[in-house]
Amino acid sequence: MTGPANVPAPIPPTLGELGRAPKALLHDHLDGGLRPETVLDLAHETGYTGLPCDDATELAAWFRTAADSGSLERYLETFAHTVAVMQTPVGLERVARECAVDLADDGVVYAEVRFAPEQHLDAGLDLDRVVDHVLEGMRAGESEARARGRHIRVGVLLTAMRHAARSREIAELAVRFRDRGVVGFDIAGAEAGNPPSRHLDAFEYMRDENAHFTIHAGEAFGLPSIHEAIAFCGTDRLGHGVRITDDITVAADGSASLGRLANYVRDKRIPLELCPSSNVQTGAVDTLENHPFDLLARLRFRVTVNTDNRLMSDTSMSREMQRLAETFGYGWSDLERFTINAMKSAFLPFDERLEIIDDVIKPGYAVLLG
Ligand SMILES: O=c1[nH]cnc2c1ncn2[C@@H]1O[C@H](CO)[C@@H](O)[C@H]1O
Ligand SMILES: [Zn+2]
Repeated sequence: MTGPANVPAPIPPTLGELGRAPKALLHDHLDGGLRPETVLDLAHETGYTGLPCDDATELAAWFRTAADSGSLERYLETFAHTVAVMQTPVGLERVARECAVDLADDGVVYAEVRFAPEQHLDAGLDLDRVVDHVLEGMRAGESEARARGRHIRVGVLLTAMRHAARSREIAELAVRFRDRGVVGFDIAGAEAGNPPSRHLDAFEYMRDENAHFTIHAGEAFGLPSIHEAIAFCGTDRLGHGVRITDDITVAADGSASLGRLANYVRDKRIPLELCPSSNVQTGAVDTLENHPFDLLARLRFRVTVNTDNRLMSDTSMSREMQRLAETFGYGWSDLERFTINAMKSAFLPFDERLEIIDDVIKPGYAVLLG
C-alpha cells in the first residue's frame, strides 16, 4: 500500500511468485470461467452452432472484447454462449472439474464458485441433477489437483437470476445441498430495475435456516441497492459493492468522510467482493487507476480480491492481484491481508476458516515475506 513519501514502494510481485502465493476467492462464476477450448469442444459435441468463431484464440479475444462493453447488460449477453454449452451432465461435470483444476493451478487454496442452476435445464435436467453434476465435477477437479500436489477446497454458491422468479426455489435447493458442497446462495443478473427486495422471501428463508448468502449489489446501481441488500435482506456479504463510494467524500487533502451507510458497512465488517477487471469492463468504474479498491483498503473496509469471470476478463486470481499491485504499489503484506479478509468471510464453519488461515495462508506468505 502506498506508504509515506520516503519509504520506497515494494517491488511488485511477479506473476510466477503470485501463482505460488495461497489465495482465497469468494466471487467467481462457473459459467464465466470456461476454457475457450472447452467452449468449442462442448459446442461441437452438443451441436450448438451459435458461437461467433471456431478457433480458441479468436474465441478468447471475442469474449474479452464483447464483455468490454461498458454496460452490465451487454456484458451479460456473452453468457448466452457459455450457458448454451453447459446443459448436459458431461458439459457440467467437465466445466466444474476444469474450474477446480485451473484455480488450484493458479494457487487458489479456497474458492467459492457460483452458478445459476435455473439456466441449465434446457436439455431436460432438473435442478437437483444440475447441482449433482457440478458438485461431482468439483470433487473430481479437487482430486485431480491433489494428485499433482495442489490442494484446493471448492464450495459452491447457488445463484438465482434477479429478473426471474425462482429465487425461493433456488434458496431451498441451496439448503437441500448444504451438507454436500453447497455453502451459500446469491442473486445475480441485471441490477437496475431488479432490486434485491424483490427476492425477500428467499433471503428470509435462508435466514430462517441459519444459512449464508451474498447479494450482487452496488455494481450497476448505487446506494439504494446496497441499502436494501443489507437493511431489508440481511446479506452476509456484498457482491462488488464498489458503489459504496457514493457514500464517501474525499477532500482535496485526501481525508475521507463516510456517510451512515458506508460507516455501517465498515463497522459491521461486511465483506466487499471486489472484482477490479470486471468493474472496468461493465463500466462500474472507468479505469483500474480510478478503482476505489485502494481507497476502500486504506479506509480499512473488509476488501477482498476476486475474478468474477475469468473468461470474459481474460484473468485469474494471480493476474487480478498483479494488476492491483502494479497500480497501487501493494506488497506481500497487503496481499496477505486481502487473502485473510477473504478467508475470514468465507461461508465455511469458523474453525475450518481458521485452519486454512493458520495452516496454509500465513505459512505461505511467511515464505514470500522472507
Ligand atoms: O458481475 C456480474 N453481475 C451480475 N451478474 C453477473 C455478473 N457476472 C455474471 N453474472 C450472471 O450470473 C449468472 C450466473 O453465474 C451468469 O449467467 C450471468 O448472467
Ligand atoms: Zn459476479
